[in-house]
Amino acid sequence: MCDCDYNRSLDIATPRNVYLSGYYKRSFGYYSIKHREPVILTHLIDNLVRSKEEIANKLGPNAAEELKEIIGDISKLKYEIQTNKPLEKIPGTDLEAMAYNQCIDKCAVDCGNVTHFSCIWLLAECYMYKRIKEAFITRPSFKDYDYFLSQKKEGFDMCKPLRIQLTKHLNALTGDNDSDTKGSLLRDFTNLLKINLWGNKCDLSLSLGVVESQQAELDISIFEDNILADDCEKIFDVVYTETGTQIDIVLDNAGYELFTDLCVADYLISKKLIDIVKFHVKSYPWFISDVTKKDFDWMIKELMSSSDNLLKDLGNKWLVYKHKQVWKVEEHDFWTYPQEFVHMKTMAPDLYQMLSESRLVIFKGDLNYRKLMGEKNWDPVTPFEEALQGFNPAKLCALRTVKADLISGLKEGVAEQLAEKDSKWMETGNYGLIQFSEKIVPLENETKV
Ligand SMILES: O=P(O)(O)OC[C@H]1O[C@](O)(CO)[C@@H](O)[C@@H]1O
Repeated sequence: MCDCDYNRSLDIATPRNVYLSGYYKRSFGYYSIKHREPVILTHLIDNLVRSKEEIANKLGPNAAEELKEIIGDISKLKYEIQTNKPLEKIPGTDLEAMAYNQCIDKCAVDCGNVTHFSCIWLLAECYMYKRIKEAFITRPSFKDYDYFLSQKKEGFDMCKPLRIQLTKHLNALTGDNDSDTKGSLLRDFTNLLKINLWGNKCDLSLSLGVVESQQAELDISIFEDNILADDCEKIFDVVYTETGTQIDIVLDNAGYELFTDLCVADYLISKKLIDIVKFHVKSYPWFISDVTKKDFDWMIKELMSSSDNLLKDLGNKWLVYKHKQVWKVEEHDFWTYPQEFVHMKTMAPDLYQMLSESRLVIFKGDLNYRKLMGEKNWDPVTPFEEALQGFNPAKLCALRTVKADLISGLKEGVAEQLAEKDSKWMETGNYGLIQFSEKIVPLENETKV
C-alpha cells in the first residue's frame, strides 16, 4: 500500500515500511526527482543539440526534423516533472506499455492522482527513462539510436588503466589451476567479488551522465570496513559445492562495472567451477549506463582491437566464450518494467522459469536491489530474505553499493551509527552489500505474495 496522499507532501524522511516516494521531502527520491532528473534530461538535450550535425549526417534526411520533435518531447517531459504533472499513460498495447499503465493505475488506486512527486519513486524514475525511449523509438530514423552511447564509451575509455591492472590480476589467478585448493579458490573468488562490488560505484545516473575519473580501486582492502554485509563465503559454497551448470548475472552498468562482471565470469569458467554464465541485459538504453546487448558486444570488440596485448588477448578469449555459448547474453523486457521483482513470476513467468534453472542468480547494483527489496523503506535490521517478500526463483545474491535510502540485513545499530556520521550515508555509494538468500522451498499451503 503506497502511503502517499496527492494533496500533501511531508517534510520528513520516508517512514518505515512504506514505499519510497518523492512525496517525502527529505527522501533521496524527492531530491532525485527535483534535482537529478531535470539535470539528466538537460544534459541529454544538450548532447543532442551538440551532435545534431553528426546525427543528421549519420541518420539520413529526416533525422534533423525528427530530432527537433524528440527534443520537444524531452523538454515537455522535463516540464511535467518540474511541475509535478500526472503521469501520462504510455500509448500502445504492447506488454511494456501495459506494465507501465498497470503500475500507474495501481498507484492511482493506492494514492489518488499519480504525479511524479506523489507516486512510488521506482515508477517515477523508470517512467522517465521509458518516456525518453518512447521519444526516440517513435521516430523512424532513431529507433535503434543509443542516446547514452557517448557517455558509456567515454566511461569505458577512462578506465583503461584499471582494466589493465585487473587483467594482470585475473591472469595471475587463472594462469595455473594445479595448485588450487578450496582455500585459495575461496580467497581469490572473494577478492574478485569485492572488486566487482566496488565496480558498481561507477554509474552515470549518479553522476547525472557526467563521466568522472574512475574512483574504483583495485586495492579494495581499504574499503573492507565499508562492506556492511558480507556473504562471500555462502556464495562461494554454492559455486564450489553445488550442482547446476549455469549461473546468471543480472547486469547493471556498462564500462568498468561490466568489465569486472566479465572478470568474475571468466574466473568461474577458467576454474571449471561453472559451465555456463548467462548475462541479463536491458533491451534499450536505460538509466544512462545500463548494459544493452550492443554494449556487451562492443566491449569485447574494443578489447580485441586494444593497443594493449593483455586486453587484446582477453577480448579474444571472451569472444570464444560467446561463440561457444559458454557465455550467453539474454534480453527480457521485464528488466525495464517499473514493477518490483516480487511481481516477476506473474508478469514474466518465462524469465522467472529461466532464473529458477540457475545455480545462483547474481543481481548487480542499486536499482536491482531496490526492485528486490520491493522499493520499501524496511527497518535496516529486517533480514534480507524477509525483504525479498517471497521472490526467490533460485539461490540469489545482491552486490550493491548503497545509493538509495533503503536497506535490509544490517546488524543492530549499524544504520544509526552511520547516520550519526553522515545523514546522507545511503546516497553516496561509499558503502557496499554482498547479501545472499537460499532458495526457500515454500510449504505446500503457503500463499505466494
Ligand atoms: O547503477 P545502479 O547501481 O543501479 O544505480 C543507479 C541508481 O541508483 C540511484 O541513484 C539510487 O537508486 C538511482 O537514482 C539510480 O538510477
